[in-house]
Amino acid sequence: MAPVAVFVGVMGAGKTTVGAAVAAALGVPFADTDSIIEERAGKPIPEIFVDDGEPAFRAMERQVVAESLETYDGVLALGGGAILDEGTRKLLAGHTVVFLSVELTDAIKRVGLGAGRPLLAMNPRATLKYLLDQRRPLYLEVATHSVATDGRDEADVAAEVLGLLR
Ligand SMILES: Nc1ncnc2c1ncn2[C@@H]1O[C@H](COP(=O)(O)OP(=O)(O)OP(=O)(O)O)[C@@H](O)[C@H]1O
Ligand SMILES: O=C(O)C1=C[C@@H](O)[C@@H](O)[C@H](O)C1
Ligand SMILES: [Mg+2]
Repeated sequence: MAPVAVFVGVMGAGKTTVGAAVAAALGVPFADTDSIIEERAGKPIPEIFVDDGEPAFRAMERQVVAESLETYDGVLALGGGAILDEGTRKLLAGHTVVFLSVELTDAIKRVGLGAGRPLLAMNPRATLKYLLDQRRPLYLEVATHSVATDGRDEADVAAEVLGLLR
């Protein structure tokens, strides 16, 4: 068993909205590793970052990704920073991984002031620029498909992904 598709990309790329739309069109379930981690930890992600720290969060994330890749056959969205962890990147080998890319202008519009996104708590614009530059090569490393989302609506992006998966 393996996910039909795994979505990666920075915060605001559309992993949750496009992933859910693709799952609905395919008639399969959708899951988001961020939500699984929150359920398991019994608290929201910003609280995990504050209480336990980012390294503990990344380890939990790696564990949830490993289990989901083995047991889940719907569409799976990963957290925006999951690909920072080398172990998580290795787990993705052999899976269908869709990188939704977005550049700074559109990413900022979508995440606004970064509510609920602990890494954007201070100076969202500069932080997001840093994250995009740091992560672009890592998303490309794990991706089997890349879809640019700038200036496009969610339905349009979902339609392109469905075409790639066919
Ligand atoms: N192609 C798009 N065009 C315009 N708005 C979009 C597009 N994709 C997503 N959005 C909007 O941007 C916001 C963020 O999208 P979404 O939550 O799906 O991103 P994400 O990649 O899951 O982010 P995170 O990593 O923070 O969970 C939502 O309000 C969503 O409606
Ligand atoms: O980009 C990131 O590093 C993160 C993105 C979110 O999906 C969450 O996984 C968390 O807020 C960290
Ligand atoms: Mg999301």
